[in-house]
Amino acid sequence: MFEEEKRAAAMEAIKHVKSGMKLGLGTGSTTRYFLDALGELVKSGKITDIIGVPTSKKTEEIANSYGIKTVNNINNIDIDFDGADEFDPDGNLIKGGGGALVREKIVAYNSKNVFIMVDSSKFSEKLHKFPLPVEVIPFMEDQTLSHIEELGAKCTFRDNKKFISDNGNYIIDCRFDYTDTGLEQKIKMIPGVVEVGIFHNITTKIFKGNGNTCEIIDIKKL
Ligand SMILES: O=C[C@H](O)[C@H](O)[C@H](O)COP(=O)(O)O
Repeated sequence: MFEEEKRAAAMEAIKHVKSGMKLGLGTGSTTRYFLDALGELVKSGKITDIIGVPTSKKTEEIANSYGIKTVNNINNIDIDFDGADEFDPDGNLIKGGGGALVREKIVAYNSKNVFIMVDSSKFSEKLHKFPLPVEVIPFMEDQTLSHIEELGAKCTFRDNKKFISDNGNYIIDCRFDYTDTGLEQKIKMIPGVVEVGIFHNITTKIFKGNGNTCEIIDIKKL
């Protein structure tokens, strides 16, 4: 059922892509539906002159396999298309379940619009269900983890440190029983932390699958 919803969300979101646009290309299984559909549009010549900024090596590979041009340093991205692990009624997100949070956050921050595609299971009144991913430098990493735990979390290295991000770093999954507005800043203040998977106040629209249809939730005025 959730696969159908992911696909429905991606199929609705892709209607906003026009020839000549610069696109942020997210990471994950929902974005995969978007990338496959975009690839078909590009291959058939219905959409031309697209430039994509991929948020992971995996996404770059997929995009390039369809002949979509990708770059990693560009101004004025028109729309960033990405998924999320959890979203709240204000469009705040938890991301990084696939370990791509650093590049995803940079791309979202540098995009005029951020369109988030999700299935209905990702909704939460208050962000707390999905363990918060935090990317840390592989140096004094056990100490970095302890400092995050001092903020009230139970933390584990993803796959016992076997998971290495595209940036060569570890991901720590943090179970907090609270989220407050300052949590992102408090974690980011810890030396060794590269990025936190809380995406606050960055979403333009949410495309939420509902069975085989899609609900569009406007978060910010365009
Ligand atoms: O690091 C990965 C990303 O934040 C994904 O966008 C997120 O994990 C959602 O992925 P999926 O669409 O597979 O649920």
